[in-house]
Amino acid sequence: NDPEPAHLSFRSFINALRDDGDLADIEAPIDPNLQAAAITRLVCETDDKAPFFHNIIGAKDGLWRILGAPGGIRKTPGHQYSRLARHVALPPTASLHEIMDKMLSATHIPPIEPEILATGPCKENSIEGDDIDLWSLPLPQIHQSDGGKYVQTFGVHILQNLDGSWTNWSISRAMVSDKNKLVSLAANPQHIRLIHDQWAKEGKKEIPWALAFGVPPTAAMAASMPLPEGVSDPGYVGAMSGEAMKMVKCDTNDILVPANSEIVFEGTLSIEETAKEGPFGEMHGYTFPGKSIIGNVHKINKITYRNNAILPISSCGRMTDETHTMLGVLAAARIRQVCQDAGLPIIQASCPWFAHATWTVLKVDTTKLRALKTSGKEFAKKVGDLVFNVKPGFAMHRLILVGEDIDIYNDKDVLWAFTTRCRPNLDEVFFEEVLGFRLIPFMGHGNGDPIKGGKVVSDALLPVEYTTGQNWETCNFKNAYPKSVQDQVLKDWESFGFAKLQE
Ligand SMILES: CC1=C(C(=O)O)[C@@H]2CC(C)(C)c3c(C)c(C)cc4c3N2[C@@]12C(=O)NC(=O)N=C2N4C[C@H](O)[C@H](O)[C@H](O)COP(=O)(O)O
Ligand SMILES: [K+]
Repeated sequence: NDPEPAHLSFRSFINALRDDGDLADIEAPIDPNLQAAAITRLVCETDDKAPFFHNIIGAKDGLWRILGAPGGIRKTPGHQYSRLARHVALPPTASLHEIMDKMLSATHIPPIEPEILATGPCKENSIEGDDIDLWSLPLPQIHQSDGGKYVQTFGVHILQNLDGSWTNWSISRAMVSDKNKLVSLAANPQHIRLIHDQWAKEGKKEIPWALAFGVPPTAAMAASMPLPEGVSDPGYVGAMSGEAMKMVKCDTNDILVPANSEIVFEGTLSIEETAKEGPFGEMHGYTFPGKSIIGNVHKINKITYRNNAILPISSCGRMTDETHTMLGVLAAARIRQVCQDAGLPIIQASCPWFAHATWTVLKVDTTKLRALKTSGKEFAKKVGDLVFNVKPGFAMHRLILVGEDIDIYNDKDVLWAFTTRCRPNLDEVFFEEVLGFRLIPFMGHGNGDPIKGGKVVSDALLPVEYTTGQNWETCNFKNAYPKSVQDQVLKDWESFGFAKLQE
């Protein structure tokens, strides 16, 4: 057991899940080839407990046990987001808005730089140089049609810009391409791509790199969030959690990794060496078998790891997994921040699971909106021009604007507003000149340019919300009857034979 709390230690996090009744300890022997990921996939599709595989077939010398669905959601009412809440030291009853607020909380405060320790648990064991043979490890096969063994679906890539003034953490998939090599996907505008190109421009051949698995959960959340360029994740997380991240230096380069990481791959990201990457079962729920692209090669010079190390995996695909609950939610959080920093009257943002992180719903403060004396067309264009031209917006292809009466974390509310208040075309502003996200099938496998356009701001605010405010009465139980009638109905409800109402 680690001394650190759950948000600062992966092992404490797992113990916290067990205490929450949100962990399935599986002692039966489980095959890393498909079986572990298939169990994890069904967990994601049924919102069940995080699976912790203690007995992975082929594991040896402490490599490895596997934890699935680290960022999944639960069906337990009032605790749906407790696994995410545990990542950021919030109570298990925290709402998505509170979790997003916490992740944004260090936006305008100074970083707390990491503390560098001489050693740490991640240094308990090591494999070096020619002894590294990834093929001998119990590599997970996440989906049957993946182009390779995606050992990397929840580790954190760590890279620095040229002068070391910026340390970037990010999650990007990577599959094994050789006994000591991985190949990853990180396309424009991701920071791995940006840093790679910076070093390439200076004529460098390789970039010091580390990939840390089983890092402090708050670090995994920051790695999944599009922080502004130049904002170092370690310092941001330090400011967020109010204390310096405990780091250790890699043995074979100067990259710092969290001291209690479960497993660390130390090495270099090649500037020139590329390899076939993919296909992979991706965040939108599709695999296109046989369709690989070109990825960057990472060479591993040393592996260090804890006793009885644990490999986290994300078995991503159709809702709901970490590519929706973290990638989507945290991009939406940053979109809200960007809008607020630009002075737009946006008070909340959400990323509904059914939209597979391609939609962001923005709740507007319509009192402030009316003070702008603007029109829907003009406001929608303003929001789109901002969001679709900043990095947090790159994966989103529809923004929906709604008023205060909509609970944007409730799918029925979102769809009711969208289907009844947004007139197709007239109330929508389309963007065909902005960066598009190739991974969405209607882009990469669609009719138009795979990386340009295809975006829209759908204004689901009625014109009256821009001028004098809501002029309708919502026709539902809570709004179409006097309080006295509602109270009488609720008082009699179960005695009339109806089922107990959920709160
Ligand atoms: C799009 C991605 C994936 C996919 O769909 O296959 C793949 C799946 C996995 C590994 C499960 C996955 C998980 C579990 C999480 C939580 C996030 C991602 C991914 N993978 C991808 C990837 O392979 N390539 C990519 O460019 N971005 C990915 N992100 C999103 C990034 O982490 C996010 O955009 C960060 O903001 C990036 O950091 P900065 O550059 O902003 O500093
Ligand atoms: K990041």
